Amino acid sequence: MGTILEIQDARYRYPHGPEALKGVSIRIRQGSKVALVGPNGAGKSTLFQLFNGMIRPDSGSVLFAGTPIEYTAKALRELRRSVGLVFQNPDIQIIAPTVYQDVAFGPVNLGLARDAVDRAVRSALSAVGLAGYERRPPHHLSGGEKKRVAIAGILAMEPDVLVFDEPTSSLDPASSEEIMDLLDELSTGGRTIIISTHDVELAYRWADHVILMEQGMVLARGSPEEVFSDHSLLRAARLKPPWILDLYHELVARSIVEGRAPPKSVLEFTDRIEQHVHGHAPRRGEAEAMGTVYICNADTVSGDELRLLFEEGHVDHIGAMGSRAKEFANRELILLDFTYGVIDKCILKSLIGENSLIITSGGMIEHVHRRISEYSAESGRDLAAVTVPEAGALRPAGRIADCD
Ligand SMILES: Nc1ncnc2c1ncn2[C@@H]1O[C@H](COP(=O)(O)OP(=O)(O)OP(=O)(O)O)[C@@H](O)[C@H]1O
Repeated sequence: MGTILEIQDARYRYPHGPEALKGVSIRIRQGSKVALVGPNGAGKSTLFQLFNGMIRPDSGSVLFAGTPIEYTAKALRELRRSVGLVFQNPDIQIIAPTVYQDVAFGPVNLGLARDAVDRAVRSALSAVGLAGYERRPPHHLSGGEKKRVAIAGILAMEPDVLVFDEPTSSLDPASSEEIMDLLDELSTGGRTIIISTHDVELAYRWADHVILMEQGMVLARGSPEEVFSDHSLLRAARLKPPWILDLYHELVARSIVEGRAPPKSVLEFTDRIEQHVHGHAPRRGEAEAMGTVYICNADTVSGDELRLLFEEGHVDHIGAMGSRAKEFANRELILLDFTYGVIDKCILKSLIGENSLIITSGGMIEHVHRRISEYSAESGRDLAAVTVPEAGALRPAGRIADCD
């Protein structure tokens, strides 16, 4: 994939303020998930404002799709169709008297017809879990709800690049996970997603590229494993390593796990420990008593079909990925066990012989199958992923083999 956004040696000083960017150069690949981390005042929000031309560097350049940004009103309007920026503080972004009008602001300004505006607003509100809030005044909403309104306002314009300044700040843990799931969904759909965050755990497991900033400069960039393994850099940036890496380095130091590439997730970590305990990776056919991951399409399955599945005792855990799936579960009063990191959590359950159901939709169905077959190939285990409802797809309940 090519470079979608590029900053070349940008410097920026606020009027009567500090030099917030001191020669920053970065490249963002199209379709990537990038986390910008760094302490307070590092320059993250300032850098974000360069991305959609809200501020202009004193020197250096900003390129979108290989072309330097022009700072005319027309060119900036075009740019902001492609690069949507969600501010850290939603109060800056929310301007209209009702949620509907606020989210409609962008599409109306793009000149969309009334029907198209309506579709864009409803789909964006449903994506952030705010369907039904259309008539509410945004200023009477909670901080987290306002944040979702601000995100919906950007989603409604369907930009290629979405830039989120601290997307999970002021959200409770469940809402944070839902927003991260939404970002994953957008990324699976091909968008480029850039976030800033102080949450190293989130950045480590979510991002495929991390940029570490401090005092208006880029200190490091690379994979999350590379950037977060450098303790002295993290100390310089007043950040702590993610707990999973901390634990991994301790276990390597005591020769409890092998010091190969650090694990990204609980699933990878437990596999590594298991390999160490057994002295080898599990061989195909050895892994008895594995559970099945059932996958269903929220757009075509009915609540009754799923209830039958539950009544027959096929499913021990239920997860939903993506906004349409969560809406479906909500509508059908299906209680969800997993709403984020769903695939890994279901694989972990399979490994202890329990069955899970993943409710999802669209391109995510293919994504789930791919991830599970990749895991099967990498781990040497025959993990079953079955789309339901499908004739003969369900195996009898209580089928787990006896173990010696
Ligand atoms: N509007 C402004 N006027 C003057 N100085 C500003 C302004 N906005 C930010 N700054 C200064 O620019 C520097 C970089 O700030 P910025 O908000 O980009 O950092 P940040 O990494 O986003 O921080 P945080 O994590 O706290 O949000 C800081 O020294 C800050 O005080």
